[in-house]
Amino acid sequence: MMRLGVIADDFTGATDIASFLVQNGLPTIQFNGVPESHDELSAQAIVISLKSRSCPTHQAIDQSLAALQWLQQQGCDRFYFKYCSTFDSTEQGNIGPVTDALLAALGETQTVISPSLPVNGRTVYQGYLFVADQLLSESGMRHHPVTPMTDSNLVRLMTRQAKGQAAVINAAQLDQGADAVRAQLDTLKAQGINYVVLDALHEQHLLTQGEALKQTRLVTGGSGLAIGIARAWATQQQNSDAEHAGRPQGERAVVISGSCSQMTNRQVQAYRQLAPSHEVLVERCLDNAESYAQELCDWVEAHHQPDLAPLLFATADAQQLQAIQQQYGAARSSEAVEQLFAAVTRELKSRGWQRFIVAGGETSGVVAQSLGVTAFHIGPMISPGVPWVRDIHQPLSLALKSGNFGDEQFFARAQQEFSA
Ligand SMILES: Nc1ncnc2c1ncn2[C@@H]1O[C@H](COP(=O)(O)OP(=O)(O)OP(=O)(O)O)[C@@H](O)[C@H]1O
Ligand SMILES: O=C(O)[C@@H](O)C(=O)CO
Repeated sequence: MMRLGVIADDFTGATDIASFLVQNGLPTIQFNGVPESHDELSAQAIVISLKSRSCPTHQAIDQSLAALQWLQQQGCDRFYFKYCSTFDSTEQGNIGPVTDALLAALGETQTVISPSLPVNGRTVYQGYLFVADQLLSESGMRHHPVTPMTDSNLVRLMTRQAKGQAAVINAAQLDQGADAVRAQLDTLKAQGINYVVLDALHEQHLLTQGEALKQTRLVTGGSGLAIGIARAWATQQQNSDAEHAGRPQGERAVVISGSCSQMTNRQVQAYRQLAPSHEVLVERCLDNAESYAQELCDWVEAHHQPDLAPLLFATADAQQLQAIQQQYGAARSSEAVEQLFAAVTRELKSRGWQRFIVAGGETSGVVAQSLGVTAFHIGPMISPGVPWVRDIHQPLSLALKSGNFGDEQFFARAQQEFSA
């Protein structure tokens, strides 16, 4: 049996790809960081989440190579480097240098670059990356505080960051099917092309990619290519209930929102119409986080209900956030909110809470850490890229949502459509 090892450069990005793998037939386990032990694992795909998207490049390379080595020790023989569907990186990397290091470690010279995720509006055409109807470089990503994306051309981006040569297999070539794509990959390899940017405008293109790359040692991309890879593998392996091990369990649920994205603001607003909610105040977090956390846990306990769990939210709109940041400082206020949520979730766990629905990538990372969640089974998908996950060692279930993911009714649907 082939086993896929995925190296993801951030936490919710890892859950995103794991979810697509499961939904398309591959039982999957996810680890936070490179585990220290070697467990006997039955999953067909193993995902490791790193924090290597914007750290210094040499650290990203070291972490990725350590993950590769561990995955090889678990019997993985095919590998997937997962980065953001908006190719979040700087002129220096880290996508290019990590790709080069993984290729070298595997003794390979060629891989593909496939960030497309059409279901979430990311497509690639003639090697240019689009976010909905805008070029990447004209989308909000051009203002990203850490990895501003001011070029949309993936050939140029890769050529600047990595050592080798890049070329495109375009949509028209993908329309010709998997055999044609494989032949084109071989031709480009003979010409010394190391990174082949793959167009994808819709899911059929991703299925064609997956079929063409079934035997490729290393692929790289967003989570969309995982749909193709999993389908190509799952038809061979006949995995019919891959998400079973990750189905949510546990009696008491709470919703924690630490994201200030536009989508999370809408989700919080919608959910507040339905369920008890309590705003988290930054000045109280800064004042005495521990006693404030106890107070908030008491409130959650008093508002426990089985169908629509109480919501704690620090979510603020852009104007409110700006005012808070001016008053207390951006780093200080966000750190205070994160520490508060860490204390709240730790305490709720000790009081018997077992289901946590969390909004925000950083917030999710902090909550997973405070709950001591290091490895989980991936369960059913709530929205594209957001699954329920279940801790391997403790009776805890989590839904961890990237800021911009999910629809307006996400919080309610996470509970009502997936009762424990
Ligand atoms: N009211 C607030 N005032 C100041 N900082 C806040 C407030 N609410 C949340 N934060 C901080 O904002 C940050 C939000 O980051 P997080 O990654 O959780 O969400 P996101 O950026 O929307 O998600 P993603 O990374 O998945 O796109 C966290 O550090 C959080 O603590
Ligand atoms: O690929 C994506 O868009 C997400 O999984 C992600 O990485 C967001 O940070």
